[in-house]
Amino acid sequence: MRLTVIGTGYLGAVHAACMAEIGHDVLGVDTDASKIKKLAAGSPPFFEPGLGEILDRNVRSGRLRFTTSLREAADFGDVHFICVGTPQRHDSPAADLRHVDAVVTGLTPHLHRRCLIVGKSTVPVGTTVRLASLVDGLAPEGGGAEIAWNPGFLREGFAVQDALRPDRLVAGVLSAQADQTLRAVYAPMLTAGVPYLCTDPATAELVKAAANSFLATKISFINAMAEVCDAAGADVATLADAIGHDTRIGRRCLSAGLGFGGRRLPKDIRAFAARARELGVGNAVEFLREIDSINLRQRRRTLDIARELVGGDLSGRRVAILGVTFKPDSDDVRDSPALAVAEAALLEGAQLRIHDPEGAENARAVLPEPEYAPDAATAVRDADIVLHLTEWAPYRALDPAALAPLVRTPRILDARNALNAPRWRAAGWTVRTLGRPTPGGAAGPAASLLPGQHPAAAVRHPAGDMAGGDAGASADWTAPGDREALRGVPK
Ligand SMILES: NC(=O)C1=CN([C@@H]2O[C@H](COP(=O)(O)OP(=O)(O)OC[C@H]3O[C@@H](n4cnc5c(N)ncnc54)[C@H](O)[C@@H]3O)[C@@H](O)[C@H]2O)C=CC1
Ligand SMILES: O=C(O)[C@H]1O[C@H](OP(=O)(O)OP(=O)(O)OC[C@H]2O[C@@H](n3ccc(=O)[nH]c3=O)[C@H](O)[C@@H]2O)[C@H](O)[C@@H](O)[C@@H]1O
Repeated sequence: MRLTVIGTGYLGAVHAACMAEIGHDVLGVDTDASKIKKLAAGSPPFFEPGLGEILDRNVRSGRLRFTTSLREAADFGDVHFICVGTPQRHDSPAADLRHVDAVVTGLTPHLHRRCLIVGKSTVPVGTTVRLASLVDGLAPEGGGAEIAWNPGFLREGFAVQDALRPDRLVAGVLSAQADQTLRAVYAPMLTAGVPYLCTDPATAELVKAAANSFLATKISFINAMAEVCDAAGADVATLADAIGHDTRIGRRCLSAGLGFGGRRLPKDIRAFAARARELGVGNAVEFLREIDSINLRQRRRTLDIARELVGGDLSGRRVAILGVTFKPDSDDVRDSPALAVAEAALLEGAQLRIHDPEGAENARAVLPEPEYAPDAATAVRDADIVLHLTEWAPYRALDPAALAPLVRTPRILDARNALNAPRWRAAGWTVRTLGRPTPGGAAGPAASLLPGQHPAAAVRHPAGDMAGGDAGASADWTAPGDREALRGVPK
């Protein structure tokens, strides 16, 4: 089949390459000419394991091409996938749909034969039906398109495997013909047994919002348990293992720590809540505010513990940071909790040296002030404290005995609860975590508190916006820009 993929960012580049991989002729389209140039040369514009090979293979076979022209896309494709970004609006927590709308208004007048437009971006419920009437108004005589929604469920770091072997495919269609077309697009996956759920567009749009809300809820739930564990001297990792053995609960997305970031879960739960309010059912998902609030609180807890570990003041302290991406196996630093903590420490006067296996370049573009080290050993040299903020596998392989002589004081805060703490302690390090007891009682009850601080104070934000303040019931969910989002950790 002849497919176009419009918007070749993380989702679109992977989708385009994987559609070519399963045998379609694919044309990728983006307004960013430099991205298109890289992709056309078979090279991914971002780090994603496995993407380089399938991109290169399919570009060389001629099945995958790229352009910046929507007119060319209209001439080429029978099915057009929309994969452009739907970020949080700057003036509200709702989704900004201007890129989706720009694609539809730019493409439709060129559609001289009837085709199918399939949205994959994450959008508020009701978008498909709204766009269908936009298309009807812009379609040329005898041409135009039907619209369907088929949300993407990729995870960064596993995007290729998620695209080629998804847990499920969800098709929100307005006609049986659109259903048939989508079944043909995904035929090899259906043959391989991937569940395919055909439904109406509203349900398909809501599936995506519900899935990300559930994942965010699970992560914030375990982080709330971590706070309780800290206060009670209990161990959140064992707690997660124990409840995770219950197959109704499951262990995945129960890793307590610095919380969720990236450009999806945070903006998706805010956009979902905003849409629910528009629909008059805001109360039904009011709990998502608390999910967001718990999540942002982990950034502050991390900074509080770091400050406490160096004696109450980060100013002038040498802080080594291991990991700044929002998760391992990604170079994405957009709304990264790790980068938020880094910037907050910088604002408190800490001297930062940062290492990340893949994200340093992107981090430097947002936060140029710190030093960026070529390896972990250089990053920790002379450090007063090491903050382990993103759980890359190479950090778990570090030899704590070899690192101990390099630092000024062997102290590490493992904000992802991913290191082998007993091994680090045996090598002379003071190790702190989020939600796990410290032998000898240094942590124990209320471990994350500053000296003399009442427990309630540690879980309360000062008044402020979404990025840095109280996201409780009365606060408005504002939309932080990149730089503002980094200031998500109030002192
Ligand atoms: N990144 C991921 O793994 C997943 C993302 N999603 C959703 O997919 C959507 C896209 O996300 P990402 O790929 O992460 O965003 P992104 O920001 O990496 O990529 C979006 C791309 O769209 C391009 N674009 C913007 N306006 C355009 C236009 N008018 N015409 C052509 N191209 C245009 C941009 O230049 C950019 O390359 C979002 O709604 C996101 O929530 C859904 C599942 C997984
Ligand atoms: O809508 C999207 O675009 C995607 O959003 C997430 O994918 P992604 O953001 O790539 O990453 P996740 O693996 O879900 O991690 C999100 C954040 O949660 C954090 N996390 C994850 C799991 C966990 O146990 N604890 C935890 O803090 C990660 O560090 C990361 O910051 C979803 O997992 C995908 O299914 C979805 O398609």
